[in-house]
Amino acid sequence: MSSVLSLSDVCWRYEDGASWTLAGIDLSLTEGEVVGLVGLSGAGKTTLLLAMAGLIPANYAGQFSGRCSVQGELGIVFQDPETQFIGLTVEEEIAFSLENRGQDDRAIERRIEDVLALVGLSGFASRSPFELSGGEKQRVAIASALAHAPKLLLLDEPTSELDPKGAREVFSLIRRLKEEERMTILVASHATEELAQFCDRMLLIADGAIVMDMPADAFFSQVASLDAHGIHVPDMVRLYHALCTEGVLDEKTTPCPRTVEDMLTLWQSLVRKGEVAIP
Ligand SMILES: Nc1ncnc2c1ncn2[C@@H]1O[C@H](COP(=O)(O)OP(=O)(O)OP(=O)(O)O)[C@@H](O)[C@H]1O
Repeated sequence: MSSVLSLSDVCWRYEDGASWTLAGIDLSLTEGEVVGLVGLSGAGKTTLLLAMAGLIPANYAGQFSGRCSVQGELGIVFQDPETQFIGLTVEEEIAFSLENRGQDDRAIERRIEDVLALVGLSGFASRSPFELSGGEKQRVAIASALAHAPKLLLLDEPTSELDPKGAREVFSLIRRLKEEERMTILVASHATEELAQFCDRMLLIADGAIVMDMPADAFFSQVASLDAHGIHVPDMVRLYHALCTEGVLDEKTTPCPRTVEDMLTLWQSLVRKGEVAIP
C-alpha cells in the first residue's frame, strides 16, 4: 500500500506563541487506512490537520520547519460546517469546488447526485444548507469535500457540535466511506467510544508531539497510558481489561471486543463453551 501523506519533523509556532504548537511531527498515512487522532484540548489536533492540508504557511521563517508532502488531493471538514458554507443551496455548495476546477455542467450535476447519494442525502440538492439539522449540515460539508474525489479526507472533530442522533449519522457515514469506498480518512475527535469501533490505527498527540501511534487494538490495550493522558477509555475496553485482570478472560486468546454487540457475542460463546456460568 502506498503512502498518501507524509510529514517529516514538522514544527510550527503561532506568531504570538511562546512554544512550538507542533513539535517535530513524523507521520505517514497509508492508502485505505482509517486513523483516529486524539489528544486533550489544545494538544494541537486542529493545527496538525491544518499543516496536513497546507493551510499553515510553510514559508514563514522561524514559525515553520520540516517537510509535508501529500500524494494527490485532500479534502478537509471542520468542526462547524456552517463556517465552510458559501452556497445558498446544497447543490451550489457542492458545485462550488467542482466549478473551480473547470468541469462542465453535466459532469458537475452527475457528481452532485453521486456524492449526495454517498452521504445519504439524495433529494437534498435544492435545500438551503443553513436550514438542515446538524448531522445533515455536517454530511453536506463532507459531500463537498468528497466532490473532487480526494485521496485523503481529514475530519476535524466532525461530531463535537452535534446531538447524539447527528453524531450517529456522521459516524455511520465514516464507516460507510471506509467499508464501501475504501477511503483514507483521518478523524480528530474526543469520541473514543466511536473511534474504537472503526479505526484501524490510533494517534495520540500531547503538547504538539505524537506520543502514541499504533494499531487501534494495541492502542486501546494501553489503558494506563490513556488514563495518564486523560483520554477516555471506551467502556467495553475497560470492562474487557477488568475481566482479564479478574482472570475471567485471557488476553492471549481473546481479542478485545470494541462494541457492545461484540462483547455480547463473546459472552454468549463463553457461556456456550461453559467457560462462564450465568448464576
Ligand atoms: N490562531 C492561533 N493563534 C495562536 N495560537 C493558536 C491559534 N490557534 C491555536 N492556537 C494554540 O495552539 C494550541 C493548539 O491548538 P489546537 O486548536 O490545534 O488544539 P486542539 O487539540 O485542536 O484543541 P481542541 O480539542 O480544543 O480543538 C493551543 O494552545 C491554542 O491556544
